[in-house]
Amino acid sequence: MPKKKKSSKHRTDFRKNHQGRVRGGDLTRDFTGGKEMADLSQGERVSGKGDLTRKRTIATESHSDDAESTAHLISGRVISAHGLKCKVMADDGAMYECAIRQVLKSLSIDGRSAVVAGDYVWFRAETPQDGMIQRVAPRHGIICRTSRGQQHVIVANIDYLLIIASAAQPGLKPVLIDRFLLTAKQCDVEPVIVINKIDLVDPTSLQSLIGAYAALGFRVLMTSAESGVGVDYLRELLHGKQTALAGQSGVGKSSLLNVVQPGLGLAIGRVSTDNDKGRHTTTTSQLIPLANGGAVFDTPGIRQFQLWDISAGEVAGLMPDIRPYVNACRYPNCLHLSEDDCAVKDAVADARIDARRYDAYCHLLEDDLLVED
Ligand SMILES: Nc1nc2c(ncn2[C@@H]2O[C@H](COP(=O)(O)OP(=O)(O)OP(=O)(O)O)[C@@H](O)[C@H]2O)c(=O)[nH]1
Ligand SMILES: [Zn+2]
Repeated sequence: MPKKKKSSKHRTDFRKNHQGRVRGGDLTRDFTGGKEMADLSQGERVSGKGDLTRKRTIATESHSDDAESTAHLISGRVISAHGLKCKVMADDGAMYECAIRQVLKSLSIDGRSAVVAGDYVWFRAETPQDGMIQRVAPRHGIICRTSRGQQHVIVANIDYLLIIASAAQPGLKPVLIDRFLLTAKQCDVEPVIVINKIDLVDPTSLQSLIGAYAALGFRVLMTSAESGVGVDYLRELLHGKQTALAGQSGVGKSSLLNVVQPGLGLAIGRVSTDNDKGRHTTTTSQLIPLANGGAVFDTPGIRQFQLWDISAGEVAGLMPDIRPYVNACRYPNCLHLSEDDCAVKDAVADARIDARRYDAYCHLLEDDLLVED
């Protein structure tokens, strides 16, 4: 039996970590007037052209100062941020190269996270193509990783992490799905698993794997960009949501988006027949506004997510089926691999934990986390 008290401590720890992360990236003050940005925003959901469904500052008489300070600014969304330069898509779809106002820069940790992809910003246009970012709106749904001890927000304001895998060419690799699931859990963003290229296999061969994920409460879709299976459902799911795409090269991310939104015309790569790998056809970040509302973020930083901010000791706690057992192990720092009196291994032995999931757990640890540098 899990000991409830300890597991709630784990939850607290997780929340603490998560909040630290949010705080670290949340530079959301109004640097024009010194007030919290959130106070200045008269929240209104707008669905404009290029529908990025977002909050926007509305000028009102009672907020005349605010109206004055934002009236001359353009609102938009950051598509990519490289150093201190950002590519921003204004609400009308126009693209700008923007620099970041000095006071925003000085608040970031060595200039890295003042403005990130996905941020809603207000900027001053200096030429028809260039601007200066003045404000950043409060963030939610942050996907981040840590590299050499530094936290790095990859994209902000995300509702779903869409984890795309392919049934064949390249073959299905559950360990990659598991890795993204942990990331989603840790970042507190809802994952959706998509298994594409279903036309290349007998779908019944995937039933037990899909059943195992579905039993854990994950949403799993089978799709084919080729035959159109599952595409209507996917389109409906993405409607009105902010989605980040994840998945290795060649699984069909661009192909799927092209059928979700006909006319998009994203470049499609070929999967090399030698090694069954894609070729990273998409190499720059893109924000794809969806015709019926919502948007998809396709950024190489997430697609090729290799480094992640998860230590070996945290993995079991992030896997919902393994988590209930971890506190019953004899050693508090048990990794559930070769230790004695391990409640996780006991649960695997009598099938309370699915053996394939335990296998996935071992792979995650051994392939990624316990590798010596
Ligand atoms: N049979 C089949 N082939 C597909 C399907 N979806 C994509 N493909 C093919 O898979 C190859 C790679 O597709 P892409 O859409 O470029 O894959 P991607 O995931 O965007 O790749 P990167 O941009 O490299 O990350 C192309 O040859 C597509 O035609 C599908 O559902 N079924
Ligand atoms: Zn154990």
